[in-house]
Amino acid sequence: MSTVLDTIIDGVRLDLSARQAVLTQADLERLADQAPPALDGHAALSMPGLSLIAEVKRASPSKGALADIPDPAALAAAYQSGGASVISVLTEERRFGGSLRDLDAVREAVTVPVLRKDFMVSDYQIWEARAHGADLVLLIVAALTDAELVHLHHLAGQLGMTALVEVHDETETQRAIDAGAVVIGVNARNLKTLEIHPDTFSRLSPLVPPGVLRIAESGITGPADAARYAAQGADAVLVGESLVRGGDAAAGARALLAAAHDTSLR
Ligand SMILES: O=C(O)c1ccccc1NCC(=O)[C@H](O)[C@H](O)COP(=O)(O)O
Repeated sequence: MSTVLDTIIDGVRLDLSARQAVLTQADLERLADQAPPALDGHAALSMPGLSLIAEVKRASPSKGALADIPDPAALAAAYQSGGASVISVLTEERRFGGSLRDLDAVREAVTVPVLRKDFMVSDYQIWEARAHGADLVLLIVAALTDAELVHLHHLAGQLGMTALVEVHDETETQRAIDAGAVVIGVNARNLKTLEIHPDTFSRLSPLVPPGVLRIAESGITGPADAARYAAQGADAVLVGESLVRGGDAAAGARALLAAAHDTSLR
């Protein structure tokens, strides 16, 4: 039986073929060569205390439409002014309503590193991310074979980008480590049921070797969740829905980061 992830990736592959018919990988390689060098995403997430990856997210398979976001650049700038260390931009079109245009707009608007958040299954997408100015890319272990994971991780590194390697369980965590991941995102959203399991981070985090950054992803509804993940040793939290629905994005980002220092919230 096909999973939500399979369905998303089927759509991603169709969209990818359409783009490949317009622009070849050689074209992208030339554009990537002309792009300013990637910013250091790993360093941005290595600062003392909890860091924030704030996401530009219009819609999702689990919740449908979340927010209009007519001006992704303004949203990203607000995130940065609220203290976000990295801006995540969902570029998947069919289920998340994102695009490479959003990535371009955000890249222009902020000085912090930008993560291209998509379902990466090919070299083409990694080159495309760099050509559009991304500094980090997401690699979802569940979507890749071991060989693909190692290869795409290596390619991202060759292009100066940091890979955020996303895991959901113990086996995927070991696969991420074996592939050489230096930034591991523990996603609390079960990709089969789309339910959030907030204990996933505390279960998998001890398996991540010292020196590898640990990011808590998904289902962070507000400051108390950020404080809990900070107490559990997360280096950063990745937050979409609660920020895009919250109204004042800068204040929302600031509140999440302030919570990490407030021990009464844990
Ligand atoms: O968000 C979803 O419903 C989803 C479904 C299937 C695959 C991926 C999905 N989300 C991507 C993400 O990883 C989240 O956008 C990110 O972690 C932020 O999550 P949230 O703060 O819960 O919006």
